Amino acid sequence: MTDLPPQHPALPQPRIGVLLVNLGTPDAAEATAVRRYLAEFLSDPRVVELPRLAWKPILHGIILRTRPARSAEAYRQVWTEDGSPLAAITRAQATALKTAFGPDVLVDYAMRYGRPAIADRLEALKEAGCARILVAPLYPQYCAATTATANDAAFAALARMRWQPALRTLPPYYDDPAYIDALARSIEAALAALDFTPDTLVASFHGMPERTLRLGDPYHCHCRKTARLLSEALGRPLVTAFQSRFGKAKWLEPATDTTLAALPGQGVRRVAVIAPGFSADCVETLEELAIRGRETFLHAGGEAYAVLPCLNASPEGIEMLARVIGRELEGWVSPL
Ligand SMILES: C=CC1=C(C)c2cc3[nH]c(cc4nc(cc5[nH]c(cc1n2)c(C)c5CCC(=O)O)C(CCC(=O)O)=C4C)c(C)c3C=C
Ligand SMILES: [Fe+2]
Ligand SMILES: [Fe+2]
Repeated sequence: MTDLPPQHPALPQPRIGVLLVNLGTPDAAEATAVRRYLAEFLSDPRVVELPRLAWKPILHGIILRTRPARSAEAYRQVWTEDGSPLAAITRAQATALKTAFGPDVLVDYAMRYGRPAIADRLEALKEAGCARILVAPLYPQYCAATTATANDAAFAALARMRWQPALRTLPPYYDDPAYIDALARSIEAALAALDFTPDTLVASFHGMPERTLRLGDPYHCHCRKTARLLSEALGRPLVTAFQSRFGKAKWLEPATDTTLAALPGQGVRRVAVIAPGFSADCVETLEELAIRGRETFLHAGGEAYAVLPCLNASPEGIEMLARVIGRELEGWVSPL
């Protein structure tokens, strides 16, 4: 006699899943939703690497009391009919990739903070029969505060499963010719559509505390290499800067806002800004760069200013994602 149940559960037909992951965004452009989102985001020890005992009182006593209202105002200025731009664009990327990969590959998306949660979508892919899943954090440049924490969340979800799918993660693609080429083509097309000729092109990447560079995070080097390769592909110089400073510590320099304020004094009157580190337009590009950056530049004496779109779900962007993701599926499906 055996204790086994008389019948094992039916084995599903194994399938392949791709889970696109981006940072996350509030559910609504109002202070309560923004507070919920920021509380989750800024409690992540991968993002704020201070001892919890020191950080918790600052986060709960100061930041979550003051920042949500200010950030909600920024989100209100960029909110769309489909909700937050980051969520809408990530959804559109997943839809476009479904077409690119065909019926053998299920494509879904999740957010590291907020919804749809990584654990929920991994569970859904597993339920749909995916025995092999590629988790694809959509950050071209590796950073512990973005790539690693997205992967951590996926690994933690698998740690709770009795029957795990096999998991792969997308490596950073900051120097991949497919990425550099897609950026160059998209930027050239956007420049040609402008009603002015910029004197200078500014490449703005999201900033990080400078300390993380000394601790060995490759993020700064990845951003610099992307900028160098992109400058070579475009055949013109780029001014590289880092935006979105947060907190009191020293961040990577030069800062985008001080760079934009200084350029007119150096004789630069017409500027175009690109944000190659963002795979989707979001509050950081649409509000911080396109609204506040414009004010800073024009106030300092600049005459013409434009922020070019991120790769988003453009044909160049989707073709690039299909290539870098498709390559990681090799051995699971025949190369595309
Ligand atoms: C692309 C890479 C990103 C890195 C690196 C990064 C690091 C980082 N960010 C903060 C604090 C904030 N970031 C915020 C928004 C935000 N950040 C990224 C990307 C990176 N962040 C994106 C794509 C977005 C946009 C989200 C959206 O909903 O559109 C915010 C929220 C907005 C605000 O209140 O200003 C904060 C806060 C830290 C502290 C950090 C590294 C330590
Ligand atoms: Fe950020
Ligand atoms: Fe910002």
